[in-house]
Amino acid sequence: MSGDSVLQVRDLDVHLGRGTARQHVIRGATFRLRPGEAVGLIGETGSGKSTIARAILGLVRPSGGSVQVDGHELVQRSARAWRRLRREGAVQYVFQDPLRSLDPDHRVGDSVGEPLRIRGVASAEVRERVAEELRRVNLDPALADRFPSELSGGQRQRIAIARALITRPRVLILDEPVSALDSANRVAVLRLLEQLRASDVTLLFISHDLGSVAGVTDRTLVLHEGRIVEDGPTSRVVNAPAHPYTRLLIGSAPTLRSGAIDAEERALLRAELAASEG
Ligand SMILES: Nc1ncnc2c1ncn2[C@@H]1O[C@H](COP(=O)(O)OP(=O)(O)OP(=O)(O)O)[C@@H](O)[C@H]1O
Repeated sequence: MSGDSVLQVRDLDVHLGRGTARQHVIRGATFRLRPGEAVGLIGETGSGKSTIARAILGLVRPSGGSVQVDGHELVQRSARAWRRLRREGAVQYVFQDPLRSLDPDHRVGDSVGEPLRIRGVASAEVRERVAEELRRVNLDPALADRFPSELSGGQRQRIAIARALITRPRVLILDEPVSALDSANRVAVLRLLEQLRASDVTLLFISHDLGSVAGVTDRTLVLHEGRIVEDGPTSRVVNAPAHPYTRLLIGSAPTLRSGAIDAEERALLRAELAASEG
């Protein structure tokens, strides 16, 4: 059934920790990303968003289920096969803090071009592709000569995205890409994500904030205590949420004013949520 899916996650289970600290963190998560789709994955702190991303990248070993990229099963692979896959860059990951992707001692152009140089691409072509990617993320190619410390947080995040895009990944995962930014920089990065949504890039935008995700995604998944409780077109999830937990999230998102709820309604939703969990 992976048919037209770039990424297919099915019945994914992840346990973390050892002994009495062992936790069932992801519980039967199932979802897929179709080519060119921009999908949001939202949930509060500790719901398991980053663990799902880490499982897709082979950084944690699932205890059950399946992860397929372009129909190729990844869960059974060896650690070495995962490393090769990450080097090939089929799935790329952008951190909340762009400084984790960028070496402070390297010029921007060197950091963005590094994945191509590792693959043996000639220097002239690397320079050309770096300029192309910087333009694609709405930055002046002249920034290639600067160091990360000379740039704003939003510029750095767009550079981390350029570095991730340069390998032409099948899936781009962005983990809280705007959470550490001030509002002007956040707007610049969200504008870029809107552009990527309109392009053929397939992306998974992870956030605790439905307000950030709403404007730049086609579909939204809601994660609650390791379970996907909602999966639908973003406009439907925002305007007619089916699950009480989603209604609570929308009520707490200041940017989604039409959905704002008062304390009494919040208490009712919490009771409904507790009842739904039996
Ligand atoms: N190494 C570990 N051992 C045991 N439990 C862990 C480990 N890493 C994470 N967890 C637990 O797994 C759960 C999910 O964590 P995860 O980081 O995936 O959540 P998240 O939704 O991404 O949260 P945040 O938004 O804070 O990053 C949390 O309850 C966390 O305490």
